[in-house]
Formats: sequence, C-alpha cells, structure tokens
Amino acid sequence: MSNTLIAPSVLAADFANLQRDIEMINNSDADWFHIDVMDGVFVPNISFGMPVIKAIAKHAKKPLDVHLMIVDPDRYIKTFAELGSNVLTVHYEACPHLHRTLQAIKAEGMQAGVALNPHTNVSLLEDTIQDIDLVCLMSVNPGFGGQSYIENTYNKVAQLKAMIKAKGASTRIEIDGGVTNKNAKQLVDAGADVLVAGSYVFGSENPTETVKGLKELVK
Ligand SMILES: O=C(CO)[C@@H](O)[C@H](O)COP(=O)(O)O
Ligand SMILES: [Co+2]
Repeated sequence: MSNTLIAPSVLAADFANLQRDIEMINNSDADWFHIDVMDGVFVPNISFGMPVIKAIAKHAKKPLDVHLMIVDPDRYIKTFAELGSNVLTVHYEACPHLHRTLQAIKAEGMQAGVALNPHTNVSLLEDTIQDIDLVCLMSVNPGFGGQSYIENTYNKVAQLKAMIKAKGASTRIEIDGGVTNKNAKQLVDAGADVLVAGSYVFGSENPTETVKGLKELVK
C-alpha cells in the first residue's frame, strides 16, 4: 500500500470564492496545497503573488507546496519561508547555481524541490539528487492549468526512481500537469509519490469526492 500524497492546485480554484476552496482542501483527503507562482517571464502567464499567498496561508491547515515558475528565485527564498511555505520548488531551468539555491532553501527550514520542464532530462540531476527533497516532473509545459498530460512522463518517472534508488536518496517524485483518474495509478506504479491536480479537482462537480476518489485510486 502506497502513501501517495494528493496536492490540489489552487491555481484552478475560484478566486472569488477562495476561502471556500481553501476549506474544501482543509476538509478533504488532500495532503498538501499546491501553489503556482508565475512571473510572466519564466512562463508566459502571471498567476498571483505574496498578498494572495499570505491569505491562503492564513486559512490553510495543511502544508504549502509552493511551485515557483519565476526567474531568479533566490531573491524570494526568505520571503516564501516567512509566508509559511513548507516545500519550495524552483525550476532547474531558472537556476544557474542550483546547488547553492537548494542550500539556501534548506537554510530557511523548508524542503527543497526542483522542477523539470518536459524537455529537461532527469539525468541532469545526478549530481544534486542527494540534496533534493522533491523533484517535480512537469507533465505539461508550465504556465497554465487545464493542459493535456504528456505521455513521456511515465518514462521520466521510472528513470528518476531508478536514479534515486541507485544514489540511496530519499527524494520524493511529484507529478504536475494534466493529472486525472486516467493516469494517476500508472504514475504511482511508475514511482510517483505526490500528484498535483488542478482542473481535474476544481473543474469537477464535487471536488471533495474527486480528491477522495484519487486518493482511493492510488492506495
Ligand atoms: O504548475 C502548473 C502549471 O504550470 C500546475 O500546477 C497546474 O496548476 C496544474 O493544473 P492541471 O494541469 O492539473 O489543471
Ligand atoms: Co505547479
């Protein structure tokens, strides 16, 4: 029996009813809040910033899994720690000094995550995997919710899992983008530990039941 974590993406919530949707996550079988921060430079979209995250953090009763899709994330590590982030994930493609960035995240008491775009090979993490708490494999091109899952992600999960095992690391694998009941089980069988789901959860008629269904599926 696996203990796969489910992390609904707040990006797909109804911002006019944000507190309601936060309470949905609090009261559901979900494990984490997934929070997508986009700067309009690293990705062609802008999501939300500090005031909104502060408001989410005030009501959230589960860990905050913050996914930074921004250039130069080092500038904001301290701020995200102060906001109450538990996992802080930066993009491999945005970090020329990845090892230093990971140390800076941990020095602030957070778990350090690294996200890989669909075109970025997992082998590039061979020299840092022991320093990474979570690898977020993007199963869509980052920037938008509601896109279709990229099938090659299954191969990447398996390759990454083998690397983690070979290196004796305890890194978690998170999948982000296009996750539904159609691919969740196969992703977990391939080695995924955390599933992010945005539109599949919030676009459904009963988000609480949808989270419950996902959790059951990957038990
Ligand atoms: O980081 C991102 C997109 O860039 C994701 O976290 C999405 O928010 C997931 O949304 P769905 O693909 O599940 O709708
Ligand atoms: Co994300």
